[in-house]
Amino acid sequence: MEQTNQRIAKISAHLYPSNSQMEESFGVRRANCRAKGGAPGFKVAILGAAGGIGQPLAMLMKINPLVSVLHLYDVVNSPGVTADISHMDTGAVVRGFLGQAQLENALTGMDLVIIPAGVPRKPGMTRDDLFNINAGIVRTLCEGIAKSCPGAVVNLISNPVNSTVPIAAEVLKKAGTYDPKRLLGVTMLDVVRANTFVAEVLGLDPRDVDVPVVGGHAGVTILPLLSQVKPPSAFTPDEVEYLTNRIQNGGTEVVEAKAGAGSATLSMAYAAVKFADACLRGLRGDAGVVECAFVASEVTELPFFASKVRLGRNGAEEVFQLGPLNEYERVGLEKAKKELAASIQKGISFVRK
Ligand SMILES: NC(=O)c1ccc[n+]([C@@H]2O[C@H](COP(=O)([O-])OP(=O)(O)OC[C@H]3O[C@@H](n4cnc5c(N)ncnc54)[C@H](O)[C@@H]3O)[C@@H](O)[C@H]2O)c1
Ligand SMILES: O=C(O)C[C@H](O)C(=O)O
Repeated sequence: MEQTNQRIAKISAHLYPSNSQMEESFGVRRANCRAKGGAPGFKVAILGAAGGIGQPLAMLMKINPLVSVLHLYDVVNSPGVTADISHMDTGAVVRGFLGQAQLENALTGMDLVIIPAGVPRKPGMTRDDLFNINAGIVRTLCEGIAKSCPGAVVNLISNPVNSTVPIAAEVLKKAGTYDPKRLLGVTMLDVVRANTFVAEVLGLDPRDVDVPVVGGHAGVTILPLLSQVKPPSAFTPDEVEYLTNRIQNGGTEVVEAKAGAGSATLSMAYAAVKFADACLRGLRGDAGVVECAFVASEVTELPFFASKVRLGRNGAEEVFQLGPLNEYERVGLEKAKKELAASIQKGISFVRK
């Protein structure tokens, strides 16, 4: 039996050699290869890269021509995801990092850090029910960012975004590295959904529709401004009610359909890449890059609020006012602000206590 096992191990080592075995048997060391990955572009890290969002996000970022180096960090399974994605014949050089001990190396030198680390919802839960676990994860990761890449732009996806962004801000403030322009909560999925649902009602191609979604990223804090849809469009009161409701509950629609197997991952990865690409174009110096994000804001009396921002070399360089709202939206705004104020305060208190 022992002999048989040894034979199987020998055969399988031959058929499926590890990188080091492969290097040994062919006399080629990857570290000495000519390709060093020095192509121009940005260095991007994904924290939580082995998760439901992390994996498709990593794949899509590997395709992005603005990315020269892609660091994939997780507390589990990142070596496998890295090996897999690193075989794609696109420009970005991929490196994997596993566990807290490798966080510093994962982050050093990064221009953009995207964070989808944390637990997702199950049916019956609110995003706030994730606070107890995800708050601590976000705090640890942001401490790492403050130490290893304090100048990076951060795209924060982990829920509840309405609280995790204030947590991140407090951690970075404590470390003395907070730049409000560089910390962006990702609300792009709300815009992606709004564009899709509005296009369906209007009979348009979603690519031709632009719906500003402001406020935050949970229930009534998600406030689509249907009066500002492009192209300019009129909606019946029933359509406004249906669309607002569907956009606000898009996340729950997916959580219920997945029936315990998590929340939106594929549409989220798409939205995250759309947003990250906008951030990278901004960092490159492209003019007129505007997207919605949850950022430090003076648009309302709240310290954080989602609205359109102009992305530039320093992150969110300009935060736009909401523009004229109709009566329905004004009522929605008051409801949104009430819930948002409590979620923001909860995040701040978590770090200050
Ligand atoms: N902002 C949005 O619009 C939006 C949309 C969808 C999901 N989300 C949120 O994104 C988060 C992730 O969702 P998912 O479906 O990918 O979950 P998932 O459980 O599939 O993946 C999460 C990953 O994070 C990793 N992780 C856990 N602790 C970590 C740590 N300390 N450091 C690094 N990685 C760690 C896990 O190992 C896992 O691989 C959830 O909080 C979810 O609610 C936000
Ligand atoms: O709904 C969730 O829990 C995940 C995410 O915030 C979403 O909007 O899909």
